[in-house]
Amino acid sequence: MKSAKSKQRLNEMRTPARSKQNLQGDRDPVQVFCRLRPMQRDTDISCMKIISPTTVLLTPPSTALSYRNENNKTMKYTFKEVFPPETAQQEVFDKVAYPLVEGLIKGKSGLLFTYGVTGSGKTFTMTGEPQNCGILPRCLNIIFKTINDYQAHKYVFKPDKMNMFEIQTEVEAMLERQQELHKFKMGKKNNSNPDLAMASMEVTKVEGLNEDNQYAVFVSYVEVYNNSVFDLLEDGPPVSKNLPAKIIREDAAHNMYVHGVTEIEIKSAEEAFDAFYLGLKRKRMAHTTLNAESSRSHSVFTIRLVQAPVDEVGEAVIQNKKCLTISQISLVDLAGSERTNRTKNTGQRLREAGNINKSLMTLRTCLEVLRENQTNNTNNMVPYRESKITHLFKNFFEGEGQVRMIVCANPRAEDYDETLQVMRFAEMAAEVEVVKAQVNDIAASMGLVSGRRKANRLFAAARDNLARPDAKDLELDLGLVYSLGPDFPSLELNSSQASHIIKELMAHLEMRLNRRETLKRSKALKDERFRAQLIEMEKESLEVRSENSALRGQLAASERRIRALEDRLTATENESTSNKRKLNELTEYTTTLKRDLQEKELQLSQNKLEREKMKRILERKYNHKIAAEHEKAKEINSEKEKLRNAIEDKENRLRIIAEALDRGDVEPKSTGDFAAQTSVRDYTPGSTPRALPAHLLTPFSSAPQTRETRDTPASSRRGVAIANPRHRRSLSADGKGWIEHAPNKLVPMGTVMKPSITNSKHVNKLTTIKDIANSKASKYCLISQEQDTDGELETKLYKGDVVPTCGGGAQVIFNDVEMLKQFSPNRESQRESQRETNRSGCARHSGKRRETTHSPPQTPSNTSKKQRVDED
Ligand SMILES: Nc1ncnc2c1ncn2[C@@H]1O[C@H](COP(=O)(O)OP(=O)(O)OP(=O)(O)O)[C@@H](O)[C@H]1O
Repeated sequence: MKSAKSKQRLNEMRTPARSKQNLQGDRDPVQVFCRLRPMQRDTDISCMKIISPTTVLLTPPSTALSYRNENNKTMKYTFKEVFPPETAQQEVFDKVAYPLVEGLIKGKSGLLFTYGVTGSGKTFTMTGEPQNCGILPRCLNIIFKTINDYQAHKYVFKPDKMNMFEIQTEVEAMLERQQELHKFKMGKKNNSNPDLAMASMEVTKVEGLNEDNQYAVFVSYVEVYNNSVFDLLEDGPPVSKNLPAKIIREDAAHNMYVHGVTEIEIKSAEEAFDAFYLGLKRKRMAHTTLNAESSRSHSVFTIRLVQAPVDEVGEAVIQNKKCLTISQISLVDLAGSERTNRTKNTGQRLREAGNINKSLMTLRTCLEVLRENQTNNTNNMVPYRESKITHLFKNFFEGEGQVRMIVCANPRAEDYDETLQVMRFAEMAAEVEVVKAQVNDIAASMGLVSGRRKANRLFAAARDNLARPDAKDLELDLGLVYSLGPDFPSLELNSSQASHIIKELMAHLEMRLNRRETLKRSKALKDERFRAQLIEMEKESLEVRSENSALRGQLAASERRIRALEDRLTATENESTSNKRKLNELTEYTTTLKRDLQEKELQLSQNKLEREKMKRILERKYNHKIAAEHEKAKEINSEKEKLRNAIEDKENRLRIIAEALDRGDVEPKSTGDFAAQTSVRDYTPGSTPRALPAHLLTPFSSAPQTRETRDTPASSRRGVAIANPRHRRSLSADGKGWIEHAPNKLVPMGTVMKPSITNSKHVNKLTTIKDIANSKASKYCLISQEQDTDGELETKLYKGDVVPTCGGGAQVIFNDVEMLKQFSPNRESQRESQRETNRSGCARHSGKRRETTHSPPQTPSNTSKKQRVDED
């Protein structure tokens, strides 16, 4: 258990051996950086871990081929710096490429290449993407930003096709420019990618530019595909397939170069991008399983900076080839190493992969041999020539320059086996050393002082200023020329008679001494004047300073005021905005209310219209009803009239009968006859009249009746049954429904005169109008019982018709009153005497009552408002 753990820890801590050799001061190791790309999927498992800014751990996953062979070792790899996946392009540029650009400006060459498994981010690091550009565009941008004001005119420096440059005169250069302008007019292709905004990037200048030099930038772009070199900027067909292969040669300075490669002189970053994108279009890319846009070749973009010092007056470039300084940066995007069984490539892709792997292998072998030679001080042949790419790099490793490498890695576990190889290569490359570049200051060796160019510019500016009209009044010192005179005469003493030479020399020296004295005096005078001017200026300066500080105070106060005003303005604006918002809300609210109001008004007017319509309908309806009521009332009145006539007729008849009876013409035959008579007398408007005996219907004689004759029949009717149910009259004989409104405890009358109200609805109290209006009854009878002044029971029946009203209610039109009285037998005698007294006035009424033992029912009949009292 213990051994397994300690073994694991040991493996983790095991770092590949580094060269123990002390680096000499004139050599630099190849600087190797590592950049991890972000994982594509969340499900990917990482096999790499950054444990410090310079170290990563590589742990083999169980799926790796080398899992068993390597004994499950976790390896630690150290780099100059490790960039985690989230590192920005700018940071990578600043740390890796910026020092190379600095070197380039100072005349030192550099090589930067990206190395890694396919799809690990080499092209992303070197070229980048639109809006997120990589090292190459950033290099171009910063170079042009730095040298912009110090560029030589185009074609002053001209490639000589042998990797060197010629210097042309201004006239020659101008002629070539004119020719180019002519060509340009004939048609120039624009290759730049409009999506890219690299030129607009914010960049800072590189420090250390020699301002006394003139500069020119040349770019070339080649690709090494299937171990052949192709010029990507060559004029010709746009597809690189048809381009002729180039050969690699060694120039006079033992530098390797692509013979006949197109070198374009570039004057701005935009032009450089143009050239770059022309080449990029031709570069061989293909879709593979592991990368949608996989580079199938190694590409080398070279930026050469040519610089030459300006002459002593700081105007033109010194026309001497030896004065040229040529430095270059080669940016190499290597094709990705790939395991063919993983990529599943076939045919052309497989051949490409084979060549890519072979050239990378050669690179690796070269570096290994180089390292061995450096470490062991041996001189084994480095097989540069085995591959074009190593052949081209030869001068970087054997000559002078900085070499930097970015190892790109995809940390996912699937790439482990290839990543392991890449890490081993990186580890080995970091042990190779390159000789430091030395820079000679050519101008200094020629005795040229620095600042010439600046002085020349200032002089030109001053000369221009003198031509300005406002410079007329300037006081110019055009006096003494501060020189001690002409050069010394020849001092060579070549004969013994050369005393004149000594004399000449003495005279020259005296003249110089005199001149020196004059100059001294002039200088002292000028010094004095200058001092006075200085004092004056100092005074002025003091005044200006105090004025300035006062103005500053004022300015500060004004600024404070402005700030306060701005604050107020902001607050007011805010308030105004909020008020506007409120106003808008209120306006909206008002609009809503107005709309509601309009709707309501519309609704109201509609309702009003409907009501008026309804009113008109109801008016029409009620007018009809009223007319009908009038008709009905008329009918009723005529009916009443008829009835009254009939009653009067009957009364007349009855009177005739009574008179006849009094006279003794008619003898009552039985109680039944009497009942028939009674029945006739009992006729009420609501009941059906019963037939009278035929002899009673004969016209009565018109003989006058006496009181005696009228009294006689009364005595003869004594003993007639008063409570025979057969003779009970009915108020509902007309078949209409009645509302019988009577108290609950009516005193039973038990006489034939008591009305029998069938088909009736009994109510003892009228609580609502519905009791009358909603019932089907068309007749109404109100029954009341009370004692009269004699203490007799008096029953009154008020009868009427129920008539519906237009408002939905009902009204009762009373048209009859019946009054029934019952007399107590023991009070008969008192009444008898009273009747006796009244007999003279009303014999017909009292006669019957005296003879009745039971109080006979009164059957008063009243039509409408007239009360009809029974003659009894
Ligand atoms: N650091 C990174 N950040 C974001 N995306 C990245 C990064 N590195 C790589 N990529 C993305 O991964 C993909 C593959 O990258 P790239 O083409 O640069 O790989 P490569 O190493 O050049 O592959 P090949 O060798 O096949 O040409 C690209 O879509 C790229 O945008």
